[in-house]
Amino acid sequence: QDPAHMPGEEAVDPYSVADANAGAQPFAGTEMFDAFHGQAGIDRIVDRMLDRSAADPRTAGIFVATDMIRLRRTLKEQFCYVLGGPCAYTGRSMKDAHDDIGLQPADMGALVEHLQTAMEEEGVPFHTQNRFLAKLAPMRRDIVTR
Ligand code: HEM
Repeated sequence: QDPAHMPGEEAVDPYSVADANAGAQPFAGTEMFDAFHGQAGIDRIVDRMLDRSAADPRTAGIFVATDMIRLRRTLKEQFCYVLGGPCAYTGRSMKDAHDDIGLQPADMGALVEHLQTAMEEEGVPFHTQNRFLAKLAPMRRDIVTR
């Protein structure tokens, strides 16, 4: 099932919806979610991270054929869920989402750079940025396949 999709999203192959697909246990409490300025702050961070990644010559080609409407929605859900916000994650697992793309370590480095810039622009404190990056780090083994 593919619930909650937005107008303009392409269909994807069926999969089981579960928060566990987000790939990390959420932070307890709302301290992290609040430090990211709630859903509005997360939305700005995800949009800026993706805009920069799609414009970056190092990674632009990867996003050309991507359904960016779905990617923005599912990333916003994932970040909200992991940061302890009131969200469910309805996207695919990190393995299912990335295993056909053949991502390399440098691709991951470029995306994390843009995430750091976006968090900095949002005014997320440095130690809070790093707590979040540390939470995402173990997903690397399911994302970087080359
Ligand atoms: C910690 C790092 C990352 C996280 C948390 C993450 C998260 C996600 C999420 C939530 C989805 C959507 C799943 C769905 O559609 O159901 C996704 C898909 C995708 N990601 Fe990532 N991602 C990461 C790293 C990367 C990197 C480094 C790249 C490339 C530079 C990338 C490129 C893509 C692409 C192209 C898709 C769409 C795949 C498709 O539609 O078939 N991701 N990612």
